[in-house]
Amino acid sequence: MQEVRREISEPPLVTSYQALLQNNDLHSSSLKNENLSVQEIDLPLIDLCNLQSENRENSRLCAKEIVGAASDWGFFQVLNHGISLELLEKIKREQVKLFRLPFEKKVSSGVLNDSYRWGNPTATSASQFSWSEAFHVPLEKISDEDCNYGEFSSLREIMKKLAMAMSSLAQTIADILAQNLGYTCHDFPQNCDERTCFLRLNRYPPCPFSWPETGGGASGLISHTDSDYLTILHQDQVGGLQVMKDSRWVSVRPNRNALIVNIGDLFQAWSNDVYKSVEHRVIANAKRERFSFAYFLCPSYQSTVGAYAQPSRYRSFTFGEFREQVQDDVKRIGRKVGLPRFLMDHAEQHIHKQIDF
Ligand SMILES: O=C(O)CCC(=O)C(=O)O
Ligand SMILES: [Fe+2]
Repeated sequence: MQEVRREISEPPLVTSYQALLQNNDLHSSSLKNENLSVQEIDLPLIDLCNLQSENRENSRLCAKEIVGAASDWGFFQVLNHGISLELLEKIKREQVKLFRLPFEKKVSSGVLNDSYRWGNPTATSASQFSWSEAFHVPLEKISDEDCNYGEFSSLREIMKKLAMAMSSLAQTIADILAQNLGYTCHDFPQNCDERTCFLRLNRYPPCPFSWPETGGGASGLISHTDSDYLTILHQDQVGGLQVMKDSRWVSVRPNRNALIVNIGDLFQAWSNDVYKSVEHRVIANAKRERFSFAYFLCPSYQSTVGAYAQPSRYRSFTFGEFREQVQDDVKRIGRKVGLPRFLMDHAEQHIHKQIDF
């Protein structure tokens, strides 16, 4: 009788996580009880239909809400965002099918431009491990003939539509935030196009190392800020996204009709800290798998991220330099430092230290 070989779609998260647990830190931050008292909240909810309103006052108030939420929270939700519920449901269905592919195929068949990632290859401790898998696709690859969709040809059309709608939404919001700071050109942010922006499809498998009764366990995605201008995110109804607000974690209640917008590091630097790029993370769920997808508004690696006005709090840097510094920090100290590395004061202190020495 022929042997039936069950093809497994799950990445080997269990073995990797167990190996890291043996290494060290049962008491590290991701495993402590800090989730116990996390409150569930609704992010500020902004109805974008007012932007098109013939009443100028309505659209001014809507812009004001966006500016307020980007400054206070760095995170908000938008309604009437221009992406139909039908399209959101379609992408979810395709996403589920895609992640059901055998793991070997996801890793090595070149599917979706070889964009599959899982866990965290550079993690040296359990607290640095993300219990998730993702496809991370630059926009220009979506329609590229060479991008292999395997049996998922319908996904290409859906991703194209999604990318177009997300790009236009991101541009509208970036425009409003830039104009609020007195920036009158419509060329912000510069050097962002389909070669530099990308879509990420995320899946968070159920996690046996999640203990909701004590609040401890693995992270679906470890705490981070986004290294971009801004991100537009869609999460399903499972929940698990947490955001840092006033030095506390709060849990974001899912809203089926809304998309989440968050400010990234580059917008914080450009705005001289007016808009906030805040820490966020995803808590792993013991029983239910979770799906999300996100659009990242990024410039080319060569482009300079200056501030909109002087004096700037940050020294000017290229996006490539920023990325390199992040990767270097993750390798050397196990975590992203991000913007503080580029503070003017930081650079000056560094120079003084060298002179003192
Ligand atoms: O899945 C989520 O809710 C968050 C995803 C996220 O933060 C990211 O991809 O940067
Ligand atoms: Fe993020």
